[in-house]
Amino acid sequence: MLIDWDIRYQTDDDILEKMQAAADLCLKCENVSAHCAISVCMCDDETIQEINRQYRGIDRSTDVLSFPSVRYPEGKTAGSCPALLRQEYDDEYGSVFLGDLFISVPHMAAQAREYGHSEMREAVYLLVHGICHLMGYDHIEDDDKKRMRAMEKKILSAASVTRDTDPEKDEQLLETAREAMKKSYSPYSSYPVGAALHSTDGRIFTGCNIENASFGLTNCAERTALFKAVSEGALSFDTIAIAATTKAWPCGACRQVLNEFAPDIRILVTWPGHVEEKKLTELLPEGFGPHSMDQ
Ligand SMILES: O=c1ccn([C@H]2C[C@H](O)[C@@H](CO)O2)c(=O)[nH]1
Ligand SMILES: [Zn+2]
Repeated sequence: MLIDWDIRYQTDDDILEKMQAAADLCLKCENVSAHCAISVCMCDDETIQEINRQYRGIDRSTDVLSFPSVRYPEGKTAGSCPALLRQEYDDEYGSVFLGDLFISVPHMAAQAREYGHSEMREAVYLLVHGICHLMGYDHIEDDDKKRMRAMEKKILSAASVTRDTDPEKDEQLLETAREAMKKSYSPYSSYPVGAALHSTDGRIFTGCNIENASFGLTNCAERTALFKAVSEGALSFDTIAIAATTKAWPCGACRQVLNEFAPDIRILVTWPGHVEEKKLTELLPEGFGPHSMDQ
């Protein structure tokens, strides 16, 4: 997504960077392949109030205002209108202009404080909300609202801003994985691995690699943890920590099995003196999953 920024109020570069990434994910999640552009004005409360008054007749400040420039047919959104988007393609711009957004930075910061989360998370949420409007979503009728919320959630989780990560909790999970590594049954490889899987209901499931004299029957630490979890009724996960003696990102089989239940999962790996983090979406791009056979 091409963003034409108008920064009228000082905004951190890392916030803007994360917003750009979230904007790209909006198109991806909506399945829009056309090159699209929007303009985003980061402004103060007075400016957004003036725009709200001028264009909507509402004389008060707000967090985000969206002005779509594409007219979608009733009940349709950008992803289901590829032909319409092609018609809207602007040769000069080299993209389809979806519309304008205004975000009040002080309003965003105040809301972040009120909700007790980061400005980054609030800024990304407001942008995603605004872009959803520019893609044809609305929240007036209950059904529309449900669809809009579901799309927002999908985008926010792809951008991994569903929750702020907590370094202390991560360290606890890593330590649990290191402990689990001690249970490893690996007489053939002598390569112990431990895993600790955090489910969204707050439970932690551990696993280790379990080898066999018939080598091919080995089960990795990650799948041990995951199968234990699923068999205990946990079906949704946000983080897995993996401990080994060298850097060990999950093998291909484990990536695929994790993708079934937690395509957005964060993966932390640790080996003596080190910790690294990646998303499963980085390790298994374009993965085949439970929804791949829809349509
Ligand atoms: O991510 C990995 C990579 C390997 N192993 C195990 C399988 C086998 O027991 C040993 C050597 O491959 O390590 C895991 O548990 N997880
Ligand atoms: Zn594996």
